[in-house]
Amino acid sequence: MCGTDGVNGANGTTNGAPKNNNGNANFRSNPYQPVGDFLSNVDSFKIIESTLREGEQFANAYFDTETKIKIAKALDAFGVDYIELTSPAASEQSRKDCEAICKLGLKAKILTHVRCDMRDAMLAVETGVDGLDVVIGTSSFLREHSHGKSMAYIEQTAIEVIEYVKSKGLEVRFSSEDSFRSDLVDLLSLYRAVDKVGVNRVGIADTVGCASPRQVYDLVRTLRGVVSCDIETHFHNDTGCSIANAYCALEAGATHIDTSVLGIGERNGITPLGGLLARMVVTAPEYVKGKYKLHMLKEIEDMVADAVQINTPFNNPITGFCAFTHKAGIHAKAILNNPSTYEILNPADFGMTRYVHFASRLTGWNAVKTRVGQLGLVMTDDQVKEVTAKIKTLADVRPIAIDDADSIIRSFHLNLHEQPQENGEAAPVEAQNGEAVPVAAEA
Ligand SMILES: CC(=O)SCCNC(=O)CCNC(=O)[C@H](O)C(C)(C)COP(=O)(O)OP(=O)(O)OC[C@H]1O[C@@H](n2cnc3c(N)ncnc32)[C@H](O)[C@@H]1OP(=O)(O)O
Ligand SMILES: O=C(O)CCC(=O)C(=O)O
Ligand SMILES: [Zn+2]
Repeated sequence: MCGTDGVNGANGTTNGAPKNNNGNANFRSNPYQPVGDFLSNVDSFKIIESTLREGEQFANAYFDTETKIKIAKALDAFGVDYIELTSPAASEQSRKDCEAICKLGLKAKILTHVRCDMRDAMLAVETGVDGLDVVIGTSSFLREHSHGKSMAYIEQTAIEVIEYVKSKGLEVRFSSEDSFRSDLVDLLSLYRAVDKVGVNRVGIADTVGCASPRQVYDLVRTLRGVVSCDIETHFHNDTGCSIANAYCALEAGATHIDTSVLGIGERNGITPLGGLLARMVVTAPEYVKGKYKLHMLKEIEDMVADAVQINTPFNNPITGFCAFTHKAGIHAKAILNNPSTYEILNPADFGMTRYVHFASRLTGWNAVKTRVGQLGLVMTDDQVKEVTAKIKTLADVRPIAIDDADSIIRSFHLNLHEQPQENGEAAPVEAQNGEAVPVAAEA
């Protein structure tokens, strides 16, 4: 499969490059390497999974304690590095849930997301979390219409909060909300100040989903030259760029990406966990497959979809119902010969199944031949072509189901004046490369 041949896998970030204080290799080991490569963290990124914070801001979300615990355990087993929780300042139950999740003893570090405010920080450090994600809006929109604070006030409070959290031995990240509509000079001088006092990460947030991949690349790359700490990024999906933006951020030197399961969050949400990993497994297959239990993705998405009462979208990467279904005859033939012809992801990597559709007027005799074989019938190629024409004739009149196409095949076979060789059971057949190719389930 193509997915096993990384395109950008060999960048300069993992080959013994010098590391910063958080252990990330962001510094150039070979001065003659191309610039893009030495900055890139596409094969060494960390995920800050925010279903239990940003995801709780999704319009439909209500997570009771039991559900939060179930989701946290599943994400931990999946292999995410961090789980971000709603602020304990939000409500008494939010505070208790934070404490409960901290007591689970998960491998993932537990963070809570708080305003850049000493009272919120004090409440948060008492919950038992491993770290705080501190945030404050820096765009003029938010400074004017949300909290009303000046840049000078923000910097001073940020430093106080960071120093306080560090004095408690916890990890701390400082992030500017609405980074892409903030003044660049203001932003960089703020980040430089918090880097100086030892913040573990700075965060860039595309809070309104306005940024394009190129803008993301430029800002992260500029920031990479200003701070030595890790860089976290957070992308809303209002204009459909959340995965592309996350990818560009990693190429430009970001170290951490915020995700949520199915992308749930404020409005239409943020970078989805599954979608990001679909992108990254193509780029860095060894890293992604070695680190994450990709087979758990569907189970986790189903769990969250159920909790917030939505369906997984049909076009969801990896787990959408037709993500590995091939319909048109030209595609089907090539897929049967070699799945890499029309697949960049291998469904088997995610415990998913590939389907080849044959019950439509777009089918071709190669797909029908496969089905004939699955039904345990024997026909010559000319006979298969004949029965394919019959399937197309009916499919020109109305949508047909698998049963319709099967009936046409079976009755055609019976009429061949040959001894029927049906064995009754439909079974996957082998594509030329040895992979099983079941037929399509109905939509
Ligand atoms: C982009 C994001 O997603 S950021 C994360 C968003 N998360 C949340 O909002 C968590 C859930 N929120 C809540 O439960 C509540 O909004 C609370 C508890 C945080 C605050 O509730 P309230 O005190 O009733 O204020 P309200 O929600 O009406 O307004 C927000 C307040 O936070 C202040 N504020 C907003 N952002 C920040 C910030 N980053 N740092 C400090 N203060 C801030 C505002 O000035 C306002 O306070 P004010 O009314 O005293 O001026
Ligand atoms: O804390 C952050 O970096 C992001 C906060 C957030 O959810 C946003 O700005 O959209
Ligand atoms: Zn957000």
